[in-house]
Amino acid sequence: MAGEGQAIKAVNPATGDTMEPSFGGAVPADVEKACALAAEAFDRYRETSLEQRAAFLEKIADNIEALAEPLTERAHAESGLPVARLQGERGRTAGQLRLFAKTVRDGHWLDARIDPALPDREPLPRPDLRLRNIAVGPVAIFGASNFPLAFSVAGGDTASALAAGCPVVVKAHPAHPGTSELVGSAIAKAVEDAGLPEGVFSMLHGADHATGTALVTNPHIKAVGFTGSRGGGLALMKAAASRPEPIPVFAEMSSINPVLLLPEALKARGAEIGKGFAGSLTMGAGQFCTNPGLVLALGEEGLDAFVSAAKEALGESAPATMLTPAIHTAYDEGVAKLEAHSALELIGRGGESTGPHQSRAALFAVDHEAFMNDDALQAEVFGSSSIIVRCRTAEDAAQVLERVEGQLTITLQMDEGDTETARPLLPIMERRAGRILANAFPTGVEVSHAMVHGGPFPATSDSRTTSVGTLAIRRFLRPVCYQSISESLLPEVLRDANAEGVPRLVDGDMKIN
Ligand SMILES: NC(=O)c1ccc[n+]([C@@H]2O[C@H](COP(=O)([O-])OP(=O)(O)OC[C@H]3O[C@@H](n4cnc5c(N)ncnc54)[C@H](O)[C@@H]3O)[C@@H](O)[C@H]2O)c1
Ligand SMILES: O=CCCC(=O)C(=O)O
Repeated sequence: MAGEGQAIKAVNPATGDTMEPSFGGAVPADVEKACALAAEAFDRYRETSLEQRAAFLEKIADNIEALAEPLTERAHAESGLPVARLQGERGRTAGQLRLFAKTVRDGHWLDARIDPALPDREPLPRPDLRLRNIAVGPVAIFGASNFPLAFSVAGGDTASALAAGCPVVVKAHPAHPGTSELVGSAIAKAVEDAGLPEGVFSMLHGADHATGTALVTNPHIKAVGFTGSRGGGLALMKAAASRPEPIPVFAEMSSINPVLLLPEALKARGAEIGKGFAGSLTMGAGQFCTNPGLVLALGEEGLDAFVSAAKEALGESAPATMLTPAIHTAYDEGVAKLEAHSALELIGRGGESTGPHQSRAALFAVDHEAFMNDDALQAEVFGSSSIIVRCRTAEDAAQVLERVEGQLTITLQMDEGDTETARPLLPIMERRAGRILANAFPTGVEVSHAMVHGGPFPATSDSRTTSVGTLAIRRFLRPVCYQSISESLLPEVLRDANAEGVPRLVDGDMKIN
């Protein structure tokens, strides 16, 4: 249906041109209808068999892949991201849907447990106790601007919520309405083909914040998934907490992803690391939540080689179109503040902009003391901007790690001889980040079982979770205990027969049957 609210048109950031067609924004009645349909669909959808739900997720993946190049071409026009990147992202989006299909079929996520009755136990008999996870209810999801496929309408939040058995109502990102419409139609077709209630999936357009706020505060909504700005995430958290029935907001917001250059690695490989760092910093115009916005250099030997290599690589880097005019403006303003900071030394810039909304990479350096004296220097500048902090000792680096806020990632560039330098830093890194890397760069999140794309606030709103990887399903589940419930009333997965062969913890022993 066409929304009757404020019309939205995409802007091609590479040209500044407004794109056709316009998309009707949602009005409050549309939000209520989508949420009511989701609530109506909930009990039926959450009780789909493991096979039915897995097949549904796979059908979504097939439908998205069938959109082929028209999808990546529209996403390219709306985001300015290269077509090759978007082709890879389309594959990643389909792949994570299929990974969740496998996860659903495996059944481990149900965490099925049985403590058989002990009627003769003294002094008190134990009743029959059984537990399974069930879906929390309809979930509101906010598509992210910087991954118009893998973190948007059919992104990891949608995939994990649908895998958990939750209907979803997606608030499309206003930066890529056409891309959202194409993917939303692919999901809606999969719902129809699977014979599921239409309320399993809805999508709403909304240019302003009213639609998102109405969605989060709708009583049918029981959880929220969000990737975007710290301000946006905090606002939605506040709205969700102020409801008569508060609900969780799983927001991925802000991270500067420190990279530590340990002494032996810096000495042996400074230039090589500097070049690799510059590549990570400028990837996707720096618009990755895992962008390395802070470098902690331990010691001086090899630092000049790192800085020279990074400066040279940045100087050769082409200007890159940013996702939206607002994101580009925020980046330029952030870099201008750093350039004006008296304690910062400008090391190098990327190639000159040649078109609208193009950003130039920027690399700065600062002494440890000056960094410690001004928390403004750890504010995220979303884009290809980073600060090298000169640390004389590992203790200086430890002080910085203790000072920075929660992070998605912290990376060690280290050689064998750096092991004892790294050891005392690990506990701090564990407390500060969701993912710790060695001798790699943080951009390039693997969609897998052992991935954590999360971390302490403000990286995310709940450090116990992840938005990428199969663990993400847990955000949208809650446990229910069945005590002394008769076999015929129990859910299939907890009946003695265990028809779907779900792994179960029986009296403390894992039984795979
Ligand atoms: N952490 C990340 O991965 C990540 C990704 C993209 C953007 N960002 C940050 O966000 C900034 C803006 O980019 P963006 O437009 O993608 O993010 P955004 O937070 O402005 O918007 C994301 C979505 O949330 C909605 N929204 C935002 N604030 C809201 C509010 N107060 N109430 C209701 N709905 C609200 C928007 O309409 C949009 O649909 C970037 O400059 C960057 O700093 C971070
Ligand atoms: O931008 C947020 C996610 C980053 C990511 O998925 C990647 O680095 O691959």
